[in-house]
Parts: sequence; C-alpha cells; structure tokens
Amino acid sequence: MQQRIDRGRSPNKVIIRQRRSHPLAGVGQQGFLWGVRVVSVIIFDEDRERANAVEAILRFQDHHTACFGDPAQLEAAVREKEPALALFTVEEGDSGWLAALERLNRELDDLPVFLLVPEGAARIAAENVAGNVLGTLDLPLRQAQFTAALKQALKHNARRRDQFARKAGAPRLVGDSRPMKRVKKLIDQVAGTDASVLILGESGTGKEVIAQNIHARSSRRSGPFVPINCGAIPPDLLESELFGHEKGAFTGAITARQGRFEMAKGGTIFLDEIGDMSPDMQVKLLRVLQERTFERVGGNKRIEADVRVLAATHRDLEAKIQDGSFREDLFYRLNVFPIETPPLRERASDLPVLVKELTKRIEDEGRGSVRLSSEALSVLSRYEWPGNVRELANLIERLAIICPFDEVVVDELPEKLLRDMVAEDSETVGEAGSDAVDEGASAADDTDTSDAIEVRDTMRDAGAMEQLPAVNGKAPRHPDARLVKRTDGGLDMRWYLGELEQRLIREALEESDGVVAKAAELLQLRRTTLVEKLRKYDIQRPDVS
Ligand SMILES: Nc1ncnc2c1ncn2[C@@H]1O[C@H](COP(=O)(O)OP(=O)(O)OP(=O)(O)O)[C@@H](O)[C@H]1O
Repeated sequence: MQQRIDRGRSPNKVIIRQRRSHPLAGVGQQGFLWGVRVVSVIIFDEDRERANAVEAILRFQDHHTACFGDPAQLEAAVREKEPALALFTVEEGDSGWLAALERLNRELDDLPVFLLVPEGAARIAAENVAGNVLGTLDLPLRQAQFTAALKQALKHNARRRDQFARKAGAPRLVGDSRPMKRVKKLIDQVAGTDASVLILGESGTGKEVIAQNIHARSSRRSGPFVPINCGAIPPDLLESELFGHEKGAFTGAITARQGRFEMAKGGTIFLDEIGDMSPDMQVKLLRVLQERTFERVGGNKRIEADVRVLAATHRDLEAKIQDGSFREDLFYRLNVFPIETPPLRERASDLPVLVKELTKRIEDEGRGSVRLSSEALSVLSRYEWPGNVRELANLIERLAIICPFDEVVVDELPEKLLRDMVAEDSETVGEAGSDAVDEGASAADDTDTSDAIEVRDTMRDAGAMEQLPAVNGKAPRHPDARLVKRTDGGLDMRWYLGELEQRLIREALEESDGVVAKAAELLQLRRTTLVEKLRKYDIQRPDVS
C-alpha cells in the first residue's frame, strides 16, 4: 500500500514515505520486498535539500523513510513504523540535532544511530555523543556506506530484541544446531516487521515458542499475545471465539463478548492448528485478513483488526490445497514469511541444552531437579522423539519425580527409549563403524578394568550385548577397555559397536582360515555383505595377508 504524507517543503514538517509492499504481504504489511529486507529509517536534518538527497539513496533500495527537521517532530516521525536506525546530520555549533537525539534516546529504547557529517565539517567521535551512536558516515551519502551501516544496525537490533524478549518473559528458544540457528535468524529478520508468519512443523517442535518470541521482539510487544487453537474449538463456536458476539446472537449468548481478534488489539493473534480450520471459517478469516475489519456474530458494527497474524500448523498445507481442503488464497495471505521448525531427531546436538533448559524450568517452579548421567544423555540423543521437545519435556518432568535431585542412569530411562536406540544400532552398525574407525585414534588409552566393567554394564543395560553373535559357538571376547573409555568421559556407542564388528569379523576369519564364505556362514551374513565389510574396514584375510 502506497502511503505518502508530505506536509509541505518546510524542513520543520515530518515527511513519511512508504513504498508499495509485496502484493502478497497484505494491506499495511511491510518488511520484505521481493525477498529483500526493507526497513524504516528516521532522518534528522534541518536542511531539507540535504535530507532529500539522503532519502533518495535509501528509497532507491526501497526503504521507508521519515524525515524531520525539528526535535519537536520526533514523535510524529516514529509513529508510523518501528525504525531500524536513525541518521542524524550534525552541524557545528548547532544544538538542534543534539536536542533531537536526546529526545530519540528517551522515546526509542537504544535505537541505533549514525551521524551524518557534511563535507568539510569536523568529525565528531561517536563516544562523545550521548545515546546509541554506532558511527559516523560522510555526506554525500553513498549507497555502499549506508548498506554497511544498516548491517551493523541490524546486528545491534537483534541483540536489542533479545533484551525485549527477556524483559517480556517470552520462553527461551534454546538450541545451537544449524537448523535452530536458521530458525533464530528468520525470527530475528521478521520480528521487526508486521508481516504475517506461517510456522510449520511437527507437533511439539516449538511453534508456539517461536510465535511468542516473534511477538516479544516486535513493535507490538507492549500489546497482548493472544493464542487460539483453531483445531480444538468446534467449527460452529470458532467464529464467535475469533470475532466475538453480541447479546442474543444465538441461544446461550446472554451477554455480548469480545472475540480473540478484539482481545489482541495492538498486539498479535496466534492462530494455532490453522490447517484444521473448516472451509467455512477459512472464507471468513480470509475476508478479515483482506479487509482488516470484522463484525461480531450478530452485530453490524465494523471493528478494525489492529493485529499482527501469526499462524501455525503441523499439517502439510500444500497437500491440503491439492485435495481441496485448504484455500490457496488464504494460504498465500498467511504464508508471507514461512518458518519451518525442525524435528528434534534432526538436531540431536541440541539435546543437552534442551535438557538443561527444561530442567531449569522445573527448578524455577520449585518442582525439584534432576541430572542425567552422560550414558543416559547419550541414549536420549539416539532416540527418534516422535513427540519432539514436548515429549522430552514430559520425560524430564517424569524423571524429576522418579529420581528427584538424583543422577538418572540408563536403567531409569523408559524401556521405549532403550528399545528404539538398540534397533537403530543393529541396523546401522556397519555404517557407524566406518565413521568410528576415523575417530578411533582419539579414544583415550585408559586401561583400568573398572572402566571395562562399567561399560559392559552400560552395554548390557542398553541391550547391546544381546545383539552380538557368538562366533562358532564361542562367546565373543569382550573388547579392551582402552577401546571404550572416551576422552570426554562419555561413551560413543556407534564407534564402540563398529570396533566390535571388526573384531568379530577378524575372529571369524581366523576360525575359518581366511575362507570368506566360511567366515560369512559363521557370522550368519551373506558372503557379499562380508566382502563389502572387509573392503570398508580394510581387513586383510589371514591367508592372503
Ligand atoms: N527450542 C526450544 N527451547 C525451549 N523449549 C522448547 C523449544 N521447543 C519447544 N519447547 C518446549 O516444548 C513444548 C512444546 O512446544 P510448543 O507448544 O511450542 O510446540 P508446538 O510445535 O506449538 O506444538 P503443537 O503443534 O502440538 O501445538 C513447550 O513446553 C515448549 O516450551
């Protein structure tokens, strides 16, 4: 939507200019234009001609600008959109810009500022100016100079938004795996805009946590965050739940009631399980998103929908569009900025920090505490987690009840976790072994037999020893303790089983005098499988070596 408020040529007037936003972005939404980050920039300059030149550079890149030349105009300049940074032209012996900067610091928490220094004017060291001045830029402004400053400002704003989220008490979104880093980056990019966000991912992956974090980092953070589970409310009640109703609108409507859209005024509405919304409701919601107004059920007064819309689903919406159960136009309206939440099984490296965070939550609520042994943690990281982080949170709660303030060992974990982990071992041991061989050199050389016993116990606990075949009726020799103790104190089970596999193959070859077919028979493997493994582990047959 093009907006142009030009109140004359006087430098003492606020001039706000916005460019047309993405056609899919919806009325009043901004943030990205054809995938490029678009921001709002405040420009203070008492000289309008000079301000125009700066503005032209920024508008060439499609940024929004708000120019003012009088400190008293600041509020009007920042009213329209949350700015990403401010540019202040400094004049020697002139205190106008200083007064405006002071005002800005009071109004906008820690907004990054760059000082624009006119040609020939003395440079002012940023540290000598109050407020959040990140640096100085020369006038006339060059595009490359501005782009570098914008990058710096965006980084600064990311930290600033983290502080907002902490202050607002949004739940921490933990995880440093590559997919989680990507999610965090997307949250940061979209938070400062008013764009609709569609959060996709399996149940329990943290879609609501993401929505809360977007809200807490946005310019609407002082408004309410109103979630509604569209899948949990019967279709005939959902309309009044979303838009409210007037007294007598239907049987049982004994008083008028606000809906969630009204409750979320000035804030964010989170439409969870949007994929479960009935086709009738989809039509009604689409109308509201297009017109940005709605009526209560049984009412005829139009109410402005002053909300940012975030939606989430674990359903495959594109498949639902194909089978006709989800409207394509609604999908595009919601899907301005998609964020996909990765399942926990694809980011096992996040497990330790998640366990720590979920334990901390229990501790903070005074519901006890729990600690996991490194073996138990290793079992957790091998499980598939079909219920994702929610399932993990439930397990931590359960363990805090079963082993309060104690260390949880493998034995205390639910049977299901151990079973699934062992199944994976037996399927992938060969593949794991090859990784492990490379890693073998880093294994610690501690030969204390107590380690061997401890590890054997762990292996038995995990059911792994039962997977080992006896070679020619003989029980397999237990591998050396030095193969087992790891430098980090944990146990790398994949590596360990890889070592066992190689040892069993060597024993079988010895037993069968290097005859591969016979060794394969002893190991109950196909000959070709054994040949492949020999090649993979680079094992020479005794008769040919
Ligand atoms: N990255 C994370 N960091 C911290 N806690 C998380 C994270 N992801 C999920 N959680 C926690 O896991 C639980 C489930 O998260 P949430 O309700 O956000 O999932 P969801 O994807 O919205 O699930 P559903 O689709 O079933 O509504 C919550 O307790 C939440 O706090």
